[in-house]
Amino acid sequence: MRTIGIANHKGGVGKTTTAVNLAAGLARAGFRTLLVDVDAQAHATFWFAEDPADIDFDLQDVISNGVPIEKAILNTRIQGLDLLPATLALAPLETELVSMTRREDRIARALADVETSYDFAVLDLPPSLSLVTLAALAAATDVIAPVSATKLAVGGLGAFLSWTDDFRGEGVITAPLLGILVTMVDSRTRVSREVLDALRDSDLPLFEAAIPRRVAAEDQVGGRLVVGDDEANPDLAAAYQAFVNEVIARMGVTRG
Ligand SMILES: Nc1ncnc2c1ncn2[C@@H]1O[C@H](COP(=O)(O)OP(=O)(O)OP(=O)(O)O)[C@@H](O)[C@H]1O
Repeated sequence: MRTIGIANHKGGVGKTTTAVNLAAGLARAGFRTLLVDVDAQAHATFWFAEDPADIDFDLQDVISNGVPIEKAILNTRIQGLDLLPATLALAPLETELVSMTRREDRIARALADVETSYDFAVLDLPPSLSLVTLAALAAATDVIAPVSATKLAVGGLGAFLSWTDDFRGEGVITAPLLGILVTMVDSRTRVSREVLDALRDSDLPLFEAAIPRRVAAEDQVGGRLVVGDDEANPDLAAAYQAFVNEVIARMGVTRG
């Protein structure tokens, strides 16, 4: 199983939208995929759960309460895509991790129990440089950082990359940065064009695909998926599909 962490400590840059679309795109390409909601805001979970109040177990139950991971995993409406959900009760996980031994390994150890059941796990991370984020990145084999096409978001990207590099130096994170995905690009605005040009001129491993800003995507939590089933937003769907194809190519995996 390859485990992709979708991470950036900046909030609202499109982590969840990217995680959900990547996971759905990988499943639609024939890969058995597990979407893991590591964010206590539970937005990725809301995308799929009919009624999140009905969720019995979440990631915290698996890590802190000894619930077997298989009991917490839910099927989704997309064939080949399962979900390890978050609920709002996930929030205390951060403080619980503090007192746990081998805390950085906790998410990796939980996922190890299902590593033969899936080709990919896609982890939607919280917008923080926290122990939960670190444990999720320690579980990852690859990291993708979405960044929205704004000067503030790009300015914060360096801090996130150097934070992960520090933990790579200590051997806690082993996953390389697979790529950076620029999201919410509005090519009519100068700032979007300048940000995109500057990133493309840099040494950063940018994905060629860039995700356009679309009003229809602005309230997608719990809404329709973009990859494969959003006829109202064909360019958004095409951009996410191009991104999924690039991820598959960069990882050198064959379609399931
Ligand atoms: N391409 C897009 N165009 C316009 N709005 C978008 C686009 N992608 C995501 N959004 C919206 O922007 C908001 C933030 O997106 P998302 O939740 O994916 O970001 P996030 O980085 O996961 O946020 P958080 O840091 O809160 O976890 C959401 O309301 C989402 O619907």
